[in-house]
Amino acid sequence: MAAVARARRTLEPLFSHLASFLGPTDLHALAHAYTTPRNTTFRLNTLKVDTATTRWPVGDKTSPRSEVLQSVEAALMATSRKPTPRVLPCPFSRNAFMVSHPSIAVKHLAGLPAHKDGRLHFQSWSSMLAPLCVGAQPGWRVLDMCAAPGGKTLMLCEAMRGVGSVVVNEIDAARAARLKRNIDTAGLSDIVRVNVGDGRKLAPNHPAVGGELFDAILLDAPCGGEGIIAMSEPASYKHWSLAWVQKHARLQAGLLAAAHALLKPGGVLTYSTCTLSVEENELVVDGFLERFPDMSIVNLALPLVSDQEVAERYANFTAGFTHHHGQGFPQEMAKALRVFPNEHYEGFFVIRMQKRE
Ligand SMILES: C[S@@+](CC[C@H](N)C(=O)[O-])C[C@H]1O[C@@H](n2cnc3c(N)ncnc32)[C@H](O)[C@@H]1O
Repeated sequence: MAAVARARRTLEPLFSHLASFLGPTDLHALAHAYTTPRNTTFRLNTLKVDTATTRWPVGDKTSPRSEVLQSVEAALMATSRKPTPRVLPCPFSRNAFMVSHPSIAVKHLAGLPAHKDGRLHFQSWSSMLAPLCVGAQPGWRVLDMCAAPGGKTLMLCEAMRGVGSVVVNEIDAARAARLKRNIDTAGLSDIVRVNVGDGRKLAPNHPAVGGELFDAILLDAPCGGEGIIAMSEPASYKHWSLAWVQKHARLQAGLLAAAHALLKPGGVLTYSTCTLSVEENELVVDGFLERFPDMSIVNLALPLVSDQEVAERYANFTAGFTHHHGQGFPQEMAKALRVFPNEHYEGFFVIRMQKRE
């Protein structure tokens, strides 16, 4: 409780800002999320592990999927924690999992052979949502516009079954070098081309694009990061201010405009952030749709709620807002997904749009 109160005091300007659309209960839950460690989550690389045949719980002891999960379970057993932490399934992907106890960090499992050889990737569940929502298909030409360190790029390539072409872009040279290493390690350098530069400068005639437009673009935008604040890491919140939010909103608008010019007619553009402010989410999208009337909001490619049992696991998922501060947005904005941060999820926003044929 003291930690929650301290978070509210330290982040008072942020909480006042968010109070324009979050009620007292949500604000309290948010402060709690900022002070609570998140469980370690991971996913299997479907290009390296055949996950098609087995279902949870791990019944078939001989499947490659079971082999990786059993190696995780053995490592958890070796931590001697009581009760022994377990591997839990993810409600929206059968290839994603969570360790049941938050005291188990990535460092406890990073030595696993399956991690070293790229069969298993540690990644937050929220971050997995965006590439799944793109709906990339084998043979597509895809752009990942702000890509480092590349967790989402790898998932796009997996969705494409390694067939097609992917251009990834990143402005920060050091982060781009890490992105390139991750692509090389995953054995995907044949289909992925890395460009280092400002995404706003990408245009159809840019050498990295070569005049060929894209079937799908993922803009996982630089943002204010309100969904990934951790009080234990002051770097995650020390820059926050209203000016910081507005600066990101301008950058996001510029990136979206560049993405529009790079998209084929009929192509899909997925926009995501790990922040909560409407200014960087619905408002940016609303401004984009007004500027480019040939774009419309479409369903996310990931069917998230298939039955009641699953629906109950998504208490922290809501639809995009259709109005804010008296301003109405298109009704289709409700097709966006907002993820509220908690001990399992980072805060996240994702929406998918399509260009008219
Ligand atoms: C949210 S992170 C991307 C995370 C990445 N999609 C992943 O899943 O690993 C946003 C990235 O955008 C980069 N960035 C910031 N401004 C940019 C710009 N103008 N053009 C391209 N990339 C930019 C940042 O350096 C950062 O790596």
